Amino acid sequence: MSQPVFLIVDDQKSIAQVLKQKLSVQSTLPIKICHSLAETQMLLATGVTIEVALCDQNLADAPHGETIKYLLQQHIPTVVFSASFYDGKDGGNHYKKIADFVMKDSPAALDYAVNIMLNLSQNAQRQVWLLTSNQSNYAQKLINMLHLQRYQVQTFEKPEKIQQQLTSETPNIILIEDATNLKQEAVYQFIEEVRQGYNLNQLPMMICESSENIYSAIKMMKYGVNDFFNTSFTAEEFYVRLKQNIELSDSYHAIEDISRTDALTKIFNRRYFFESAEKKFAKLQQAQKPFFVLMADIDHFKQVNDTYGHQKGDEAIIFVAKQLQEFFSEYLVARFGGEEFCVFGELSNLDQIEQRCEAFRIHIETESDIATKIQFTVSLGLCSSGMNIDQAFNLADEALYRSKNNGRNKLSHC
Ligand SMILES: Nc1nc2c(ncn2[C@@H]2O[C@H](COP(=O)(O)OP(=O)(O)OP(=O)(O)O)[C@@H](O)[C@H]2O)c(=O)[nH]1
Repeated sequence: MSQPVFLIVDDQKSIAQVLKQKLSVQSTLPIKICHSLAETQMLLATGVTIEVALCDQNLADAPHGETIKYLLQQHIPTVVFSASFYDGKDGGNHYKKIADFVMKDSPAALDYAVNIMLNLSQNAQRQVWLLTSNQSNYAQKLINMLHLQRYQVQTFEKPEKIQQQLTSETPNIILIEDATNLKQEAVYQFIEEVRQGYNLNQLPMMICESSENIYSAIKMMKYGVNDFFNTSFTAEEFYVRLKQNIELSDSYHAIEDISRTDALTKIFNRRYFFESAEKKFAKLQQAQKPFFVLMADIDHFKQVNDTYGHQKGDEAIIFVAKQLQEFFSEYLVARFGGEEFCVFGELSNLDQIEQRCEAFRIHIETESDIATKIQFTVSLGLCSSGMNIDQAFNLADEALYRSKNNGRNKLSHC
């Protein structure tokens, strides 16, 4: 299938060009421009898939929003870009199907329009979980509105069902539609339980309350709901709040990713390793399951840097990180800094892990030359005992230094 494209329909050529330029800075998808209804029809006749269209309301050959109507008939997510409020006076109910509306009233509107297009494009990958105990008309209206903005929607009748699904996946936001029809205590308990696993930024929640029940909404917010919306909200008001809550959470996740990732190799860093390994270690101990810690260190790395330069040294580090991730893909792999790495995980079979460590050591010895044009080796230290993660890590480190002292390019056990 060919790549979808963004479509900009505007008879003001300069505006269309500025929009295209701004959009191209932030997206790799192709962008098509049309200046009339006829051009739009010709483009669509080629069979191209439109990701999102931004369409001026009035064009020379379509003075009453006919282009918008045409795009909507083709089921294309369409944002209306107009100097006057789009009221759908051209007859028909199709205006209810527009994904969003942007007022063409200032230079800032161009940035906002681009932001809306990108957001609609991303929404196709965003999950909204809706807790609704009855299939009310409002719940259905909400689902339709979410679909118009391309969100993936899953509905749940009971809080327990959401809890259950949270063990395997996390949505971008949870909407609680009719708390009044659910037992209040159950809703409070649900919010509290969600907040034990996720903070306000990690998983936002919004609650729907009628204007008369505003105090209930505020109480829910005290319990850990981020925001509320009510049945009297316009679609635009609801979309803006939803978008802001999701974007805030996205930014938080992006910062969280940066803070746990090693900049050179893009694998986890030391800080995240200990944070995560401690939790995993506690779970394994509780279940009385064995574990292992593997330390890996490139041999004579100073010499590698001195002989081939720092950049080649970096390539060697990246190569080892990638290979470790491949050989130990089901475990926690991190760079500790410099040329030192660590792996942690559940030990299902000691022989198998030893064999894998050996295979990894031999792979670096034989493949490093081919991949990086310099030949180097690694020393390894393996440990499967210790009262806590720090002790296990120290024991693995001691084993690693035995490998170093015994001639390097070896695996030692604690
Ligand atoms: N290229 C590169 N070098 C780094 C980086 N971080 C640390 N180093 C270098 O890694 C080298 C580590 O050297 P040493 O700790 O003496 O160890 P070694 O030369 O590998 O010797 P053994 O571990 O005993 O085999 C130092 O020269 C550091 O400057 C990095 O991110 N990139």
